[in-house]
Amino acid sequence: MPDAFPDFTPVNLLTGFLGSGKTTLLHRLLQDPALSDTAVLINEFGEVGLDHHLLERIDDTMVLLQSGCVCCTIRGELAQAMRDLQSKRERGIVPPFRRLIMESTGLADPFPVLSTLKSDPVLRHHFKAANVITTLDAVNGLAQLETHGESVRQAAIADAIVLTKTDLTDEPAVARLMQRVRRINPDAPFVDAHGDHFDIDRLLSGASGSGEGAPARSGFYCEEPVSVIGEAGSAHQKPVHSFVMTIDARIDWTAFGLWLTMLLNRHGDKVLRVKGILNIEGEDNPVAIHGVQHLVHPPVHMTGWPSDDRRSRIVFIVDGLDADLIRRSFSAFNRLGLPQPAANITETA
Ligand SMILES: Nc1nc2c(ncn2[C@@H]2O[C@H](COP(=O)(O)OP(=O)(O)OP(=O)(O)O)[C@@H](O)[C@H]2O)c(=O)[nH]1
Repeated sequence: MPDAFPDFTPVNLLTGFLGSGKTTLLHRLLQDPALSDTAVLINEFGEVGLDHHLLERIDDTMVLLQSGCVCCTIRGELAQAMRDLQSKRERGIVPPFRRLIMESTGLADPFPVLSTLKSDPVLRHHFKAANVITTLDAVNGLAQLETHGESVRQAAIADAIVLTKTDLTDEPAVARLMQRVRRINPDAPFVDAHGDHFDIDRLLSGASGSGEGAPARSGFYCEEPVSVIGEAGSAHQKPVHSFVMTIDARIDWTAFGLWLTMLLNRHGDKVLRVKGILNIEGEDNPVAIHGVQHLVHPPVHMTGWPSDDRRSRIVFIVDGLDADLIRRSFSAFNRLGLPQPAANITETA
């Protein structure tokens, strides 16, 4: 017989900087039969949310919050989404769930999210903060910690730090990253996403950090980022914004791949994140693309279109880079004899 449902549903916050592997980790966690009754709440920065499509699991216990970041602009919306989920669960409209995993945007400050959970008069009777899991990109993580205060706070609050992309770099680089993190978070265990001892239960339940059954450290002691506010990177003030490029006609993969690689080679320091689903010439199903700064990840063939919308949609999150530059560079490919269809660009807040 399955265990009884807990009185307080544990909420794991899954955080980590842009492109550090949150959705990839979430996907992996959701494959585990032990997490089959897990509700998921995803918050994305920018108008067009893609993560729920990229996860390829859509059901009533998966909620997508868009436009803004969970830590500030949509805090009310977050509380409302959780109350809705709770109310639907009580009325039997969504399947009972034993755990909630909340994936925040890569730009979220995790502290206010946790305090929302504790202070909301309804939520605090039904949910409790469990481990905060932070993904840290072994390729880009060190630079992100130096330049982005959000990244520092995400590492500081972690109960467990999952080192991602260790397969793309060497041991000394990973060791340097871990050493840097120890200055802001002295005791959160590191978990190598590619290591042999990847224990999902330990990751989520806090058995590794605070002891079995003990409340997660982050939920109780770190409501305000006081201790990390003076860290390098917190003074970072450049305008980070996102825009969406939409392309109606089908895309030539070779030309597109070349364009994206060249773009990230040239401007990767300012392109914090690019991700999209593409309608490629000669392919029935969409292809997902991911770039993080100078790094272009291999494209992924999805198993189907998430909706009737067959347009290619590419979300850019940039730091001080003009959307017009992307538009010009894209159309310049036409002039080079590498035909690309016309692209519309919608800027978001
Ligand atoms: N080689 C390698 N690639 C990884 C690893 N983890 C994630 N990736 C790739 O990195 C890219 C970004 O991963 P996501 O899981 O979408 O990252 P994210 O943190 O959810 O991104 P945002 O939500 O946009 O902030 C994808 O192409 C992943 O396949 C890893 O451990 N190794």
